Amino acid sequence: MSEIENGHGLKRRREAITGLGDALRLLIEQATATEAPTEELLRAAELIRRAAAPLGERVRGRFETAAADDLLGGVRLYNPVTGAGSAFAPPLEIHRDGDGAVGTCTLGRAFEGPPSFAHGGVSAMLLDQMLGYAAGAAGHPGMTVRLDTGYRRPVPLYTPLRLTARVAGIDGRRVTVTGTITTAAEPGDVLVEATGVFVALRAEQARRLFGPVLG
Ligand SMILES: CCCCCCCCCCCCCCCC(=O)SCCNC(=O)CCNC(=O)[C@H](O)C(C)(C)COP(=O)(O)OP(=O)(O)OC[C@H]1O[C@@H](n2cnc3c(N)ncnc32)[C@H](O)[C@@H]1OP(=O)(O)O
Repeated sequence: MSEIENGHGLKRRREAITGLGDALRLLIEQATATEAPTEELLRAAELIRRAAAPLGERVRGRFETAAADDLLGGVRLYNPVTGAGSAFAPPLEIHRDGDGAVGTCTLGRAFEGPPSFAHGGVSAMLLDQMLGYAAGAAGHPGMTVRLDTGYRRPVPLYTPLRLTARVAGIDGRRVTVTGTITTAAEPGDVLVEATGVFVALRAEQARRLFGPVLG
């Protein structure tokens, strides 16, 4: 019996994945912001390589989902935007809010584009996830076929952010969703706005794209 085939084992593994994700996010923040002496950088690289080695002894292939994930239940621990286990994710926390969705996160140094502000591609990534979530929460999950972003003001690093999304229209298999990024302190002052189009897959498309994953 695998170590997570009971509820307790699964809970413990998810907590461990979150703990590892927290440690990796700290590492990325420190490694991006550091001005430590060069000798320290060389020593840290060696330590990190040594820490990574045992993790690489058992890995999953491209079409295998993580044992602690629940794909159909929406648990994706390594999602690069929301995943608690992803070193790369801020992570963005998203909740339903009325007929839309609200998200919160704070971006560190690793997400920097213009000095002291977020990279524009990072804002687009956050909004893609927000809009996709809102489409799914409204009962119309789909894949992004179009994402238009308008950058009105730069998004500050190290500042709590608030993101919103709501479905603006449904046309057959196409769902249009709009969203914004503001700071949490000034929710009326839009920094970035986005409109996305999400398309529900036909059964044949879903089989073609995800057959190897779903089995
Ligand atoms: C309790 C809460 C629960 C919450 C629960 C949810 C939680 C969970 C959250 C997950 C949130 C993930 C958010 C990230 C989502 C990605 O990041 S998805 C990854 C990025 N997107 C992609 O890789 C998609 C790539 N595109 C494709 O593979 C193909 O375009 C698709 C999607 C299979 C569609 O195939 P297609 O042959 O292009 O389109 P087709 O089926 O012929 O036509 C579909 C319709 O879309 C239209 N369309 C196609 N492209 C476009 C376009 N660019 N612009 C406008 N219309 C278009 C077509 O005109 C057509 O319209 P109609 O003629 O039917 O009116």
